[in-house]
Amino acid sequence: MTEPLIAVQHLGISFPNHPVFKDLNFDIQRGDFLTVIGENGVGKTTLIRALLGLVKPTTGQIKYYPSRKATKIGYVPQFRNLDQEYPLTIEDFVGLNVRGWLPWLSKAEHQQVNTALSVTNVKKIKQRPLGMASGGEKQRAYLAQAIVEAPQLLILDESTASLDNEMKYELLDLVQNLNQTSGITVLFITHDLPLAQKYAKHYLALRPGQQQFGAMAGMSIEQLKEASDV
Ligand SMILES: Nc1ncnc2c1ncn2[C@@H]1O[C@H](COP(=O)(O)OP(=O)(O)OP(=O)(O)O)[C@@H](O)[C@H]1O
Repeated sequence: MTEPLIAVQHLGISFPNHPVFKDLNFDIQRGDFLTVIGENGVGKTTLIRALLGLVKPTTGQIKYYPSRKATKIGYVPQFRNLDQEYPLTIEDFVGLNVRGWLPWLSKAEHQQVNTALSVTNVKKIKQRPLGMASGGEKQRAYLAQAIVEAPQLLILDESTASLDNEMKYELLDLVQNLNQTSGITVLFITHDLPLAQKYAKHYLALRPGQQQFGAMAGMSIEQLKEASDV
């Protein structure tokens, strides 16, 4: 068995008077496309926050290989419609995530931004103010910002919710392409079972006090529904 990117071992998280997880166990393998499904309030966001180190496990642990520091994580939030007045261009917005120590970007950093703009298909409109872009373009700009530093793990946090069908598939086609060509590991949180079934290699179905983890191949929508209660 090869070493995973992340191993979640006997994870328990409790808020005062509210246990969210008890003994949650799964591995995220390098290059995997894992979907996390489950009803509202079951703990999907809490799990992401724990993976990002923003919530401390009450019990158990999250292990990163080789280390948390070496595991860069990119994050694409749920689609939010920005104000039309939002002034940054798409290129500037993507550049915000490049952590150079100069106040301006070096040539290599510009190249990094250009690559991210290219692979997410927003290079042609990089001078457009982000506030004026369409919903799908905005979400692709968020994706570009999330991958500009070449993370090992890309988290999509209900990023397709409130996009129309065509834009959902367009975004996930891009993510699948990144997963297949650059080997980036994907964690996709969603309520959209057909989308999860089409793109994910593994699934983690969360239900209160229960978990089911497995390969997506051969799973029907009905089986996913049953496992996740969505
Ligand atoms: N900081 C906190 N303090 C107390 N309770 C919290 C806190 N954060 C989350 N919870 C509770 O923990 C449970 C899990 O919340 P979480 O946001 O992780 O669910 P979710 O599966 O992401 O839901 P949704 O699909 O609605 O976004 C909920 O009952 C929520 O109210």
